[in-house]
Amino acid sequence: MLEVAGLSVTYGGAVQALRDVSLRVPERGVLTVLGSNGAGKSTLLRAVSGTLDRHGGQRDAGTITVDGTAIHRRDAASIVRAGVVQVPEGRRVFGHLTVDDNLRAGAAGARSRAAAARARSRVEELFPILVTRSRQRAALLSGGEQQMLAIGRALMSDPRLLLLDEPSLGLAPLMIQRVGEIVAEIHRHGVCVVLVEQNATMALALADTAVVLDVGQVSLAGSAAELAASEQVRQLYLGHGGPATPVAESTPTGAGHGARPSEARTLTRWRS
Ligand SMILES: Nc1ncnc2c1ncn2[C@@H]1O[C@H](COP(=O)(O)OP(=O)(O)OP(=O)(O)O)[C@@H](O)[C@H]1O
Repeated sequence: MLEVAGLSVTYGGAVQALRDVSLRVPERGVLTVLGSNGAGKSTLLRAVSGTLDRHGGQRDAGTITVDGTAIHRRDAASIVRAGVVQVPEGRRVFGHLTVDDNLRAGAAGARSRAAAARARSRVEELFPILVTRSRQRAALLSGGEQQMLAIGRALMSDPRLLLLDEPSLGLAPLMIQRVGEIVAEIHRHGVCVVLVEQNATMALALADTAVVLDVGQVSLAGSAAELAASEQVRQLYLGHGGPATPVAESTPTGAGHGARPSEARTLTRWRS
């Protein structure tokens, strides 16, 4: 569904944030992107959503296609119309607007009125709290509720591919679990997801495939189970070494993959 090939990005013509990055997300797939601070995860999402220029970044090389159609020369609004929507890091909602107005703003990118109406009822089903709080100013919501609103607003344009940048950042454990359930639910509705997450346990449990970015380059890529079993990922992102444990058991949804050490053999190592 999404294919990124040979993508290189710089900021201000000087800072090389991505170098020759290639990856793909199949139809109905969930891809998790791991990497330490400054590895280029947000830059990757910005490049796909066409928002690099807002941050002083530019694509120097590479292509980005969605269902075979090149989107890398399109502007952000046209990429939303192509069905690709990003929820940026830091749950940026319009604080001075009501919850309802925030959701209406998200519907601006919908392909038709019927699609917007369908999306609205799906968002209300997924986030009943947003119905209860519909007339409240967004700034008055809790952090977790604001994250729900940010995701709900993105879903209002009925996307086919959702780009989520650290949705669990700064949230309490119960809310992180809820975010995981919501991502799984969105996926069940047939939406492709690219998930950037510090919470690697949750992110790998939700994903089909995963990549690790290391100083702007893909250092590891494979199935989520393969990465969960890899020693490098376990030490750097899962916080422990030793024998692998099935990631799926730790998820609220059970929508994950058991990680068996033998599966690590097929892991694609792009760089040593
Ligand atoms: N607007 C910007 N202007 C200049 N340099 C930037 C800008 N945004 C990011 N960078 C640089 O690009 C590189 C990749 O940053 P990016 O934010 O994509 O990484 P990240 O993996 O998302 O990190 P984090 O987890 O800290 O958000 C870093 O060296 C960063 O300092």
